[in-house]
Amino acid sequence: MKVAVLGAAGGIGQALALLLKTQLPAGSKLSLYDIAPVTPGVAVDLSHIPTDVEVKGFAGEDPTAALVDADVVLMSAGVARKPGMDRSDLFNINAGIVRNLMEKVAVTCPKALVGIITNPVNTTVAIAAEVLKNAGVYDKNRLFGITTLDVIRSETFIAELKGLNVADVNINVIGGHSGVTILPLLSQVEGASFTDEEVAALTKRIQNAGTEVVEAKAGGGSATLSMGQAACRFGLSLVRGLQGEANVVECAYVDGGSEHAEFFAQPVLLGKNGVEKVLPYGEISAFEANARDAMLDTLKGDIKLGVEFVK
Ligand SMILES: NC(=O)c1ccc[n+]([C@@H]2O[C@H](COP(=O)([O-])OP(=O)(O)OC[C@H]3O[C@@H](n4cnc5c(N)ncnc54)[C@H](O)[C@@H]3O)[C@@H](O)[C@H]2O)c1
Ligand SMILES: O=C(O)C[C@H](O)C(=O)O
Repeated sequence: MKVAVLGAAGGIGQALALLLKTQLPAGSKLSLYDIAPVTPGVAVDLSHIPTDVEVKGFAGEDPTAALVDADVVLMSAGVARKPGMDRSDLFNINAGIVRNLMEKVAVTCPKALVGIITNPVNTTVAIAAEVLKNAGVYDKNRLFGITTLDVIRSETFIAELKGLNVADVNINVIGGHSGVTILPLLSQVEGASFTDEEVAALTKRIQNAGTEVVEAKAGGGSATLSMGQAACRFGLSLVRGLQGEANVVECAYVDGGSEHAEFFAQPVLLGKNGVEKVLPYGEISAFEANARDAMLDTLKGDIKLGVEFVK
């Protein structure tokens, strides 16, 4: 199993690479790429950790060498927010980065499962899909926007609020990955009940959690360590699915035939070909149905921006 991380010298990339080096199955290969010249050094550093995962690092303008034979590609290349910015403010720089990297993916490892971390995810995933379509290699089951950070934040905040063991908390987060498009389905959480006030406040906190980190870092970037953990969880789930493990389910932003939008985050069953099955997100409350319907114009606008960028 070979996993490539694009943007591997960055805040997320280095945390993710460390977690993958220590958690990928024995015999895996980890391939690190970034335009930053330090990247081969990051790989040498990681290679001293005694696990049976081979690490190689590549720097420069061309990611091809890192992508050869990749089964999974996790992309965090691009710029991050500073206080006062919205994720959509990253579009001008990150759209081109994602397009250029996806062009290389399309040629070098078109069968790889690709997880996009680079913001604005609602739009960059649509860009990635268009690039793959133009190259004639698009398979909607192999492309994912990684929204796992919204899931792990929800798990953490719910456990804190309700005094639960966080390991017992499970939740679906649907929609997309910015502001009102992030919708945690609190009504479905087993073992916890919430007042209307708690639902409103917790939903808002989860939607604004990225900004909470951006402001706390005061100009030093956005979430990197929690995102490294989230991307590792998702990347390992992709690997477990590829290896034939049963019942591997994660929420992700996919082209899954949703009635709501061309791309929509919801639970998916992962398998040897990526998305094995898009799962229904189940019954939701009136509050959640309103929030879902209210997000759709924003979400569809974000997707359109990505499609038009490539066309
Ligand atoms: N999906 C999510 O939930 C989520 C969470 C946190 C951050 N993000 C996003 O992830 C991205 C990365 O965040 P970060 O904190 O790691 O930023 P960072 O600045 O620390 O790292 C980004 C890395 O990308 C590299 N890079 C830039 N252009 C590149 C290119 N063309 N090819 C290869 N590498 C390139 C940079 O050299 C840098 O090392 C941002 O867009 C951020 O908004 C997404
Ligand atoms: O908020 C950001 O800009 C980064 C990321 O999308 C997050 O949710 O933390």
